[in-house]
Amino acid sequence: MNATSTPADERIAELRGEIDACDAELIRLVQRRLAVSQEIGQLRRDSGGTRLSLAREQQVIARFQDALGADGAALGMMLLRQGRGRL
Ligand SMILES: O=C(O)C(=O)C[C@]1(C(=O)O)C=C[C@@H](O)C=C1
Repeated sequence: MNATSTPADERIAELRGEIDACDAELIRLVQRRLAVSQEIGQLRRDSGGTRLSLAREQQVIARFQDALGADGAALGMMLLRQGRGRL
């Protein structure tokens, strides 16, 4: 601790490091999810299927909603939109 920083300042800096690590991991996972989603979409279209799987989308949104509530459902919808584009 230097002369001007308090124990709270030190702890906040430490916790921000944890948040930065969480964010980096989330970004990596979102990028991975996007790549996987796009590959599934390409495979489905190439084999004559539909662009979307609405039943599957409902499962994904329900999982986020159950774990994280309304904001989770919104997050799930953003992730879906990232992979398949806007409806
Ligand atoms: O699981 C699929 O079939 C996908 O195409 C992936 C995914 C997703 O990103 O989770 C994307 C679009 C579909 O409408 C449903 C789900």
